[in-house]
Amino acid sequence: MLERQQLRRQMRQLRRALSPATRDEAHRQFARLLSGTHRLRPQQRIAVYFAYGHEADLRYVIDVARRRGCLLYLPVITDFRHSRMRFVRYRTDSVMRVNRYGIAEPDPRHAEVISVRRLDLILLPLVAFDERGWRLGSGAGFYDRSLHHLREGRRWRRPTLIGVGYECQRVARLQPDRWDVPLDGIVTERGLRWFERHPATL
Ligand SMILES: Nc1nc2c(c(=O)[nH]1)N(C=O)[C@@H](CNc1ccc(C(=O)N[C@@H](CCC(=O)O)C(=O)O)cc1)CN2
Ligand SMILES: Nc1ncnc2c1ncn2[C@@H]1O[C@H](COP(=O)(O)OP(=O)(O)OP(=O)(O)O)[C@@H](O)[C@H]1O
Repeated sequence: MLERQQLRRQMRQLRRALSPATRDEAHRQFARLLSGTHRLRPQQRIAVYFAYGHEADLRYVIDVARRRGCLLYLPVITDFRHSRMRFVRYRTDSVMRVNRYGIAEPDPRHAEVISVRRLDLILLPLVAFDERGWRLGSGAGFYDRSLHHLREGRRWRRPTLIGVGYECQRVARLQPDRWDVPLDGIVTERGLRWFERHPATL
């Protein structure tokens, strides 16, 4: 646990050290790489996020997804104390509010709240990731909690989970916790890499 905290701090530091130009080029690269997967098709339901701090930024991905007619969703904190979030439809004219981290989110009282299983693709921010598709996130467990139920029962078909981060956030091996949900893929400025969904990990 302490190790995870330390690693999180270290990886955030590495991320912060990237130059604005490197960062921007990486953000454009995410859009190019994801465009090439045929995942950004009309009517696909895709959960994105608004970059917080120095998180890998999806602005160009959001631009492409919009142009292609994808339906976009953003995470919205619904219960801060218990680290609960839901995914809410996001349009250019959405009524927005700001959560306690200062991240803009669509107001769930004015927009469609969708269940995780109806999403086709979720793009998740990474603090660190390993060769097998395990991830370290913000540390509050919001994504883990909202995706945990996918591990119950048979393998899920939807949604596909793709982590987004910079190459410098790669580590050799993360020790997954009981509640961690393995990623289907990871996109960095170097490329998009897919993982097998290994039965033993589900
Ligand atoms: N862009 C984005 N939106 C998101 C998430 C996310 O990880 N990224 N979330 C998914 O979880 C939820 C917000 N979760 C968060 C959980 C913890 C911290 C946090 O601990 N921040 C610290 C330190 C940050 C730092 O070191 O830079 C802080 O604000 O003090 C922030 C957001 C919902 N929206
Ligand atoms: N499904 C769950 N059930 C119970 N507790 C959970 C669950 N998921 C996460 N947690 C709790 O949340 C805390 C943070 O989890 P973890 O360190 O895996 O977060 P993370 O993956 O970095 O964050 P996130 O999922 O928000 O990106 C853990 O200490 C754990 O107590």
